[in-house]
Amino acid sequence: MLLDKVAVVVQNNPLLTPSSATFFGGGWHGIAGPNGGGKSTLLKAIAGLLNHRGNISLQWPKGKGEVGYMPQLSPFDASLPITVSDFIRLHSDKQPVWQRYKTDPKIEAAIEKVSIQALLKKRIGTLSTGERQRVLLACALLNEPDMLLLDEPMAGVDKQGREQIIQLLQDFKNSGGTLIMIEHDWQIIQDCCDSLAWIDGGLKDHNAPSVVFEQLKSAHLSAFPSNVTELKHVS
Ligand SMILES: Nc1ncnc2c1ncn2[C@@H]1O[C@H](COP(=O)(O)OP(=O)(O)OP(=O)(O)O)[C@@H](O)[C@H]1O
Repeated sequence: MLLDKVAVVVQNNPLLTPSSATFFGGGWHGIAGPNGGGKSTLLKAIAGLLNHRGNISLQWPKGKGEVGYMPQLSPFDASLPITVSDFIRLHSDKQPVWQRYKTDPKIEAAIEKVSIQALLKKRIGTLSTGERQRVLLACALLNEPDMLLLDEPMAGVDKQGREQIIQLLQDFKNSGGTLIMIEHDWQIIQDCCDSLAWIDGGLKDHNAPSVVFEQLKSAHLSAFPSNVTELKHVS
């Protein structure tokens, strides 16, 4: 994926200054930066949910060009009369929600991948944070995407849940998928990501995570995590 001077302006407000970068296919790419820096804005622009200036081009040597998007976690109204099963089917453009008596192998596969079989009859608004994250991830996986755009997929998820999601995303990568993931946890970035884009009003750095880390450290940026003293080399 090539970003060529991609910028987002909303009502004359520059949310993202012109940013250019290349994200190679089959890679796991992290996006990090301070709160309000424009990370979600960039991801939404890539997903086609926000108008942008400049060009975003995607090349798909093998796949169908499907993109799955997992938005940032937001609470659902507890009184919403929608079950997890309905919610997932609403996200499938292949099958109308009223056809619930028919099984769709793609929906079944996504549900199984994130292990939410036990949640299907629960109301979406009653789920815990970690459960909601897994449901949103199932929706992103529905159309068997070649690329996943993930806005903090591990936020609010406990250690065991994180390990499950990381394994799932690792499997997605191993099968040839490309990941673009907003993440605040340096340990996860260090362990998982091939590259890291640092967004602070625009793209300020795009490099191996350890290189970005060292540059941030030497620049004494306020967003630098004081509890982290070193990054091991990414294998
Ligand atoms: N539709 C919009 N209209 C106006 N301003 C917006 C809009 N969407 C986002 N913003 C503003 O743009 C800035 C960047 O927001 P964005 O959500 O992209 O940041 P972020 O880096 O993802 O932050 P966080 O880490 O807190 O999630 C923020 O100041 C936000 O208030």
